Amino acid sequence: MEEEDECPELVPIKEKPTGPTAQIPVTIITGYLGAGKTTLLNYILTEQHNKRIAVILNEFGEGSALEKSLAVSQAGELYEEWLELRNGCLCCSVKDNGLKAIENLMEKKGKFDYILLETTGLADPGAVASMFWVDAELGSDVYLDGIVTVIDAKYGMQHLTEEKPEGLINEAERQIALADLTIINKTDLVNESELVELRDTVRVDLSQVLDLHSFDISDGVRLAEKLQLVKTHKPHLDKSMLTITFEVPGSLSEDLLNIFIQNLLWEKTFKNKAGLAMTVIRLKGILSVQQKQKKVMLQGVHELYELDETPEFWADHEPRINRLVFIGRNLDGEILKKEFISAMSNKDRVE
Ligand SMILES: Nc1nc2c(ncn2[C@@H]2O[C@H](COP(=O)(O)OP(=O)(O)OP(=O)(O)O)[C@@H](O)[C@H]2O)c(=O)[nH]1
Ligand SMILES: [Zn+2]
Repeated sequence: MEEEDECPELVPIKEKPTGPTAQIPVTIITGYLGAGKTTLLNYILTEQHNKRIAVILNEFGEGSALEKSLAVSQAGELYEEWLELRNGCLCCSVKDNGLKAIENLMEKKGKFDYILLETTGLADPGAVASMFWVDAELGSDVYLDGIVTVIDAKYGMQHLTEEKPEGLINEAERQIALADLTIINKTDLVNESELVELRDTVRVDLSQVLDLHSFDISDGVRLAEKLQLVKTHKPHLDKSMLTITFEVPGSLSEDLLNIFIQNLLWEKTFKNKAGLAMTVIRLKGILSVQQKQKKVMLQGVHELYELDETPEFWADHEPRINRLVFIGRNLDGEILKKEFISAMSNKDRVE
């Protein structure tokens, strides 16, 4: 993770060109960890058969290879191309490489009708947005069409009200404040009154920037005004949030796997070296479960998790392996890996 000291200066945007030389719209899809961004992406991709849509994922931490395989296995071959923008802080990384990478992609693959950019769950979309802005001045092929924020109906409130250490922004709040459109997802997991409460809270949040909409001239100007709000550039990466990834060869029984996950997410029995309980906010994995011919995908958000068989078979001579990503607090990769390996136990291990 990088320190961020050089962030883009804001410059006014030019008018959007129209006609044959029209730029390609980019929609930023943001939202907290596990809110449902990828689910929304997949939905759009399956619904929009007649458009060429490029998808860009901003990866958080080192989990990129895994993220990639997870997303591919969800969406099959729908994705036009993959582009990895490594680094948790888009503000510092994408500014320099992001647009170049998009332009290279277009050179290689021809023009797209649309670009969807999924940010990490901890991204400040203002920083991502300003990247397109700076480049508009330089005459880029792409322009920012809007920011869509996905909100987790079950955990959104918790994310919004979380007290952050002095000086740090609340990512969930920033994501909502900067949204052109908010989508409350996972409404199946809450009751009507919880939904109403969340909806009201989100509205209050949006109203803090509502006056900006009133002097609309173009989207660009509105965005300019919005970005003024985020210009004061506080350190926005919460350093207590850690990403751990590891791989362990072999297969494990479904029962032992469930016990491991429940100890981690429900019982919180795993502690770091300082004796603090590990708290996982987001958990993903591609796993090798005994007696299963297909790869199993693990998805966890706070204490909810699911294990689903993917359509992908383990090939004949493919080594069986488990790949996991954990995002949360007080995490210790060494200890987690050790716990996972011991959960497999010798007799359950297949090399
Ligand atoms: N019950 C329920 N679960 C959902 C819904 N939408 C998504 N999920 C689940 O929520 C989990 C996270 O979904 P993703 O789409 O991967 O979330 P994301 O925001 O892309 O996650 P990150 O990129 O890791 O921050 C998955 O297990 C989904 O199946 C929904 O409407 N209802
Ligand atoms: Zn995602």
